[in-house]
Amino acid sequence: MATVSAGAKLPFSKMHGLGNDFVVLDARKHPLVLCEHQFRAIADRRRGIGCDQVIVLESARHPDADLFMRIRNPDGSEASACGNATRCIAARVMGETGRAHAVIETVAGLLMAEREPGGEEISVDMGEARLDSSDIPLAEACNTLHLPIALGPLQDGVAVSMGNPHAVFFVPDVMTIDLPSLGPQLEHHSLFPARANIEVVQVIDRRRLRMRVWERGAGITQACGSGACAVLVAAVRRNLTDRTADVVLDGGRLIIDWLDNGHVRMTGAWAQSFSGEIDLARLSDREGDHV
Ligand SMILES: N[C@@H](CCC[C@H](N)C(=O)O)C(=O)O
Repeated sequence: MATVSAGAKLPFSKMHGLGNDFVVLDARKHPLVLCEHQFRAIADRRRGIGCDQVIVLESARHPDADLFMRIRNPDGSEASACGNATRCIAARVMGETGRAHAVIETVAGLLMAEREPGGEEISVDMGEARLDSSDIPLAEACNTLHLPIALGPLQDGVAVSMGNPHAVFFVPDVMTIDLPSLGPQLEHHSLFPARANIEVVQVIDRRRLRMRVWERGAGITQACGSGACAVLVAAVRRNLTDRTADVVLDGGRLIIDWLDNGHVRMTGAWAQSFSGEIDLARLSDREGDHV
C-alpha cells in the first residue's frame, strides 16, 4: 500500500447518524494509507470537508465480515468503536448486497447489523459492555460504578467500555452543564490513560434518558451511538432505568437494549447526504502541510 500523494483526488460520501456526521472513503478496491494530518485536514470544518469522524472502508480480514471499518477522529486519533457510523455503513452494505443484514468488522471485533421492519432503522449488536477498570482502561484499579473523580457538577461517574472508553455522569439537567469547558478536562483526566468520551445524562423516567456528549478526539457532537450504549448500561447498573430505554441525544433518539447475554443492541436511523471528491493538494495547501 502506498501513501496517497498530495495531488490525488479521493471520492467520498457523506453520511450521518442523528447528525453525528462522517466522511466515508472506500478503500476496498484501491487500498489507501492517509497520514494523521490528512485525516485532520479532511475532518476540519473550516478548511476541509468537515465531519465528526472519517470512516475508511477496507476489505474484510474475517471471512464472515462484509468489510472492515476503520474509524478516525478529527484530531487524527483512531477509535475502535463508532455506533452511528456502524449503522450508516451497515445500511450501505445492505444497499450493495440487497440483504437485510450485514457484518461489520472493526478493530474491536465483528458487529452484526439488521434492517428493522419498515426499513427506516438499523439495529446493531454493539458487543459486550465491559466494566472492569482494566477494560476501560483506567489508570488505577477502582470501582467503575463510582469513579473517584469530580469536576464541578460532574461527580460520581460510571465507566463503561463499548470497545472505546466512556465516563458517564448523571445530572439533574443536562442543559445546565458547561460541556465545552468540563468535557475536555475530563477527556484528558489522568484516570483515563487512553482518554475518554464524556457523557452527561438526565433520567427522565425508567424508559427514557436525555444525554449530551463530549467525544474523545472530536468534541461536542449531535450524537454518539457507543455513548448512548454506555449511558444505558450505566443507568441500569445504578438501577435508574429498565434494560431497554430510549436515549435522546441532541440529534435524535436511539433505542438501547442491554441484553441478558451482556451485549448491547442499538437501534436508530441513518442518512446519506452527498458525495464528492476530496482534493488533497488543496486541503494541504490550506493547512500549510506538505503531504
Ligand atoms: N461517534 C461515535 C464514536 C466515535 C469515536 C469516539 N470519539 C472515540 O474516540 O472513542 C459513536 O457513534 O459511537
